[in-house]
Amino acid sequence: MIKDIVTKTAPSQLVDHSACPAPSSPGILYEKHPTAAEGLFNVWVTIDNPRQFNSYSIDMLKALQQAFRTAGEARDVVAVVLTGAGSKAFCTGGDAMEFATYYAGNPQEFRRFMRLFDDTISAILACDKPVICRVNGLRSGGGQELGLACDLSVAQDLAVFGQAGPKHGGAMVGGATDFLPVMIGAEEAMAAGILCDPISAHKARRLGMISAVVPALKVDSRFIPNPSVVTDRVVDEFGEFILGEPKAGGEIKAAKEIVAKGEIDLSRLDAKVEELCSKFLHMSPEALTKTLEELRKPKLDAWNRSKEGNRAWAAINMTTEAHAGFKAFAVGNKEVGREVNFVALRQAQAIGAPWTPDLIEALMPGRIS
Ligand SMILES: CC(C)(COP(=O)(O)OP(=O)(O)OC[C@H]1O[C@@H](n2cnc3c(N)ncnc32)[C@H](O)[C@@H]1OP(=O)(O)O)[C@@H](O)C(=O)NCCC(=O)NCCSC(=O)C1=CCCCC1=O
Repeated sequence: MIKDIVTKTAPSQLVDHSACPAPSSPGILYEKHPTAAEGLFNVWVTIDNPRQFNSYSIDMLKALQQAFRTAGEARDVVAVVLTGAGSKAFCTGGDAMEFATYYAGNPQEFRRFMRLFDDTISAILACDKPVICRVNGLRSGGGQELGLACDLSVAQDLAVFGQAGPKHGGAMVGGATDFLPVMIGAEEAMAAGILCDPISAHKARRLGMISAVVPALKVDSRFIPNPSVVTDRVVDEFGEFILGEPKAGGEIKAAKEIVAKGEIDLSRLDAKVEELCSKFLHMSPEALTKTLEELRKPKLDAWNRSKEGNRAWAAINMTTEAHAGFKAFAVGNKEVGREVNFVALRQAQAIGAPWTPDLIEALMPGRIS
């Protein structure tokens, strides 16, 4: 009956409103998953570079941007799911090797990179459909920023959230400094941004960085919570929050053994994502979009206020601290570490020494200071 009515009233030819080509790049999958309703789909956008923890190349950023524009514009799409391939990492940001070899010392080129990255964040925030981040694993660096731009995040409970930030000579100005204060409050955002400690999925849920966490580890065919963090108590005997804090000592050794003998099963994560998508299916589409637009405002306002200045700063920083930071990641390894000798840098600056190629070389991990 409804079908008869709408086939009579729908335009015989639809106008194509797409402003960019459909996404196509190795490393980005764009898939339409059928919903329970005929002719309607959810789009899954998958960052597919698991060998490098789903870091993204320039072409992948372009395709990501196109994916959100295409899915946002598509009449038959209900919701968009952004995820990473596999179960190790959601995304760890830009290709750190490319940063070290191409962008380090080349600020005008990095400004170009940042335009692409920033426009990808803006494309998520402008998507006319709800965007769910399916956090299948580690979400850090620019990956954390892509995730924070999404409307909702649901994580498997072994996932870790992090920000390389000042530990790698950068500042988290690709969105995290804008989004985190409005999402989790100024104090927690400050702690996350300047301490650079990894945050467990349970802690992220407690802070309000994500809206659901589900188990993923199966031992003897049964789901168990992440054994590496506290999940059975919210506070310790002194009233301090411990839910989601890492275990230590013998407990962590035992936890690692449990993880090693278990298997990862993301079916609960998928079920959670499906549950959210099917809620959207049963809502008024335009009212849902309007609600998204309104509730995105705090993030969007903060983002639009600072993104251009941050882009310029990030470019210039590629001549100094990020230059050294990414080079250190590239030349370092597990033995000597992958970080700059920050103390030597501070000592150099304490006597007013300028940045030179020799100084950068001397700051690399493993060099005798
Ligand atoms: C913490 C790590 C992500 C993971 O550490 P660990 O578990 O010890 O594994 P690794 O042996 O280090 O990594 C496994 C292999 O994956 C490669 N890898 C991981 N992440 C990246 C990446 N982002 N780019 C390139 N390659 C990556 C790693 O080299 C290993 O490969 P191999 O061939 O050696 O086996 C750790 O890897 C880490 O800290 N990675 C660096 C992540 C990083 O610095 N990301 C931030 C980039 S900056 C950024 O994203 C942006 C900031 C501003 C806005 C724009 C933007 O993009």
